[in-house]
Amino acid sequence: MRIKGKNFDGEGGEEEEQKLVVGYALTLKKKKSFLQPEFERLACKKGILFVAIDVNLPLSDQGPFDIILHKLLGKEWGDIVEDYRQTHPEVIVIDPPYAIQHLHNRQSMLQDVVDLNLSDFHGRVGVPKQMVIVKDTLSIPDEVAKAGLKLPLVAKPLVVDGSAKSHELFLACDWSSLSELEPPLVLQEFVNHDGILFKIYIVGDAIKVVRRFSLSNVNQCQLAKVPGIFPFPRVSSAAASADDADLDPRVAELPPRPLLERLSKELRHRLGLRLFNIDMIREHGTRDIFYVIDINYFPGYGKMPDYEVIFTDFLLTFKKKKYRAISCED
Ligand SMILES: Nc1ncnc2c1ncn2[C@@H]1O[C@H](COP(=O)(O)OP(=O)(O)OP(=O)(O)O)[C@@H](O)[C@H]1O
Ligand SMILES: O=P(O)(O)O[C@H]1[C@H](OP(=O)(O)O)[C@@H](OP(=O)(O)O)[C@@H](O)[C@@H](O)[C@@H]1OP(=O)(O)O
Ligand SMILES: [Mg+2]
Ligand SMILES: [Mg+2]
Repeated sequence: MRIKGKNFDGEGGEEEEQKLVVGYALTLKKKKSFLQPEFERLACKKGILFVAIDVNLPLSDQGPFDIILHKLLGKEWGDIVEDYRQTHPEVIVIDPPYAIQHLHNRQSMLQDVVDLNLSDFHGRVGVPKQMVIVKDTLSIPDEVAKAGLKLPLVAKPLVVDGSAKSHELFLACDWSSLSELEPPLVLQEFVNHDGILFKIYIVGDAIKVVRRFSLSNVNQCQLAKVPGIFPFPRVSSAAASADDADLDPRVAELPPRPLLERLSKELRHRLGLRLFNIDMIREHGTRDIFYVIDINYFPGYGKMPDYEVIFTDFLLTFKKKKYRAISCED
């Protein structure tokens, strides 16, 4: 690449220290949590240079880049990246906007898990029963009863657009309160999971799992006593780490590694994405029945243990591929 260390004159002179130039388009919040100084230092030592993309300037006038990382909102940005992908096939754009878009809807984000039908491979992975409500709040209780969903239900905004509102969730404990909810939304059966959630981070081929505290089990008796809908703030955020907690080993036990490898490999291919995480829970009273409840694009990797090394290695795989391609052409 072009932003250099030393030059190679092609005639036995000094070998150029090729830099891998990674352009990034991230919100300020994301930049701060992702591009931490230690990560940037390690990456730099390994020949990776991060360059901020100016979204107010044409993308083609910037760079040149070897890789582009991006997570910004809006169709306009998606179109710019898609257009760039078409016109700059030599640049590795991580990831395609249309594939990211698939995760912006809480119904489509789980469809590949359903299609995968992972039912007998070191355990079973499904998604909770759910339905989409687009409009007409008064008929929600009837529609939900007709669909055969059981209380309690988790109500989630249908669209995940990065706004705080798209993370405002409610636990609905009786039928009549359902009409107070604001569509479009997804109603998902609440699955008792002993208050522990597994966050499975994917970075290309690498997988890292952490435990987070989550909502406690709800029994029928509690349900009868507390009708209504209850907002719950971001229960399984990084502050809710349960990795060092003293847990019942049956609850703490991570999902089997072969199952996670199969699931993440399949999802990487089906979703066409390399950077995402999966929220998974184990059904109370079982050892190997799991549910995927959420998938997030380019999550908060800064909170993933060893993310600096994992991400650096991930980016370097593209450097190797690039050189392989060049030497094949020769
Ligand atoms: N079906 C469910 N059964 C049990 N608990 C659930 C269910 N759905 C969500 N939860 C709980 O609510 C939390 C938030 O739900 P979810 O992950 O779908 O929301 P989100 O706003 O997309 O979260 P994130 O911050 O990970 O993007 C989960 O981490 C889990 O603790
Ligand atoms: O804010 P954090 O660093 O925690 O990252 C969160 C990220 O917000 P950001 O993209 O603004 O960083 C969220 O993205 P949006 O849905 O809001 O787009 C979503 O991916 C969460 O799941 C991430 O939390 P995690 O799952 O990793 O705990
Ligand atoms: Mg989640
Ligand atoms: Mg989410």
